[in-house]
Amino acid sequence: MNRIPVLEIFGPTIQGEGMVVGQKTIFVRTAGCDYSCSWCDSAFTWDGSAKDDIRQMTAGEIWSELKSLGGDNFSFVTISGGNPALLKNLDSLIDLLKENQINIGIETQGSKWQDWFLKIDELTISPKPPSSKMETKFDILDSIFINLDENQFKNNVSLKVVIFDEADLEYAKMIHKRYEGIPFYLQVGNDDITNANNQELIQKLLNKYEWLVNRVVEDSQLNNVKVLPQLHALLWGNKRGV
Ligand SMILES: C[S@@+](CC[C@H](N)C(=O)[O-])C[C@H]1O[C@@H](n2cnc3c(N)ncnc32)[C@H](O)[C@@H]1O
Ligand SMILES: Nc1nc2[nH]cc(C(=O)O)c2c(=O)[nH]1
Ligand code: SF4
Ligand SMILES: [Mg+2]
Repeated sequence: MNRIPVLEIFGPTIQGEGMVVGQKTIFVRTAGCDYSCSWCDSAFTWDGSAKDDIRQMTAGEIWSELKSLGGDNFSFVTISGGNPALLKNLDSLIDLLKENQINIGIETQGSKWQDWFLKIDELTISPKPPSSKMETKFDILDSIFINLDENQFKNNVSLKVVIFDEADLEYAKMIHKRYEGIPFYLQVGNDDITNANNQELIQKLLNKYEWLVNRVVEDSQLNNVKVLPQLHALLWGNKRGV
């Protein structure tokens, strides 16, 4: 049986992050991650706390749920997680979405390659900086960009690094230099992922955004980059499923 572990399907909403920011989309969030980032805002996908909510779904069942949620009001699906790149059989869903003229975005950290990456319209690779406490496997990250290159990947790929502190900025500069020419995004880190007071959280995130913009504008190694907040956090705070 070809089943995909799904934790949530939500939307239509807007893509709040990175190169497709503002795009109307539905999200499919898969369960399971090979990382355990210290500040993960979706830790329920891998820490066991939502294990009873995981549904083993076929591509057809996922498509039915997308249609019942979105009707004719969507043409873009973003697959995030957890790490969707752990799932070789995700290509069943990708093929079905393509048959239905849906554009596809993927969020992954660059710790694993899948051949179906080549079918993705908007591929976001988000290597993890030191504050995450994760170790980047550069042999794998290098091979992902080599594979895309060797297959004349014609769709959009970008790098997105979440920034919490100066050490993360140094890491981001190193990544930007190593993968020169790949569109590069810096994203504000949310270090208050349980705060339910939206006004307080939003003010904090805006202050962090201003700090990050100021650090980037004064740095000659960060000229051709884009700096973004998590737009969904500014709209809806830490709420899940938006
Ligand atoms: C939850 S992850 C799932 C996809 C994949 N595992 C990854 O990390 O790219 C989606 C995006 O949210 C970002 N993210 C997670 N926690 C965050 C936080 N506390 N603040 C800002 N961005 C965060 C990740 O870096 C990633 O770019
Ligand atoms: N609106 C919205 N945009 C997002 N972009 C990336 C998300 C994620 O958790 O992967 C996300 C999310 O959870 N919601
Ligand atoms: S790689 Fe992504 S989903 Fe996995 S722990 Fe890190 S931020 Fe969370
Ligand atoms: Mg998120």
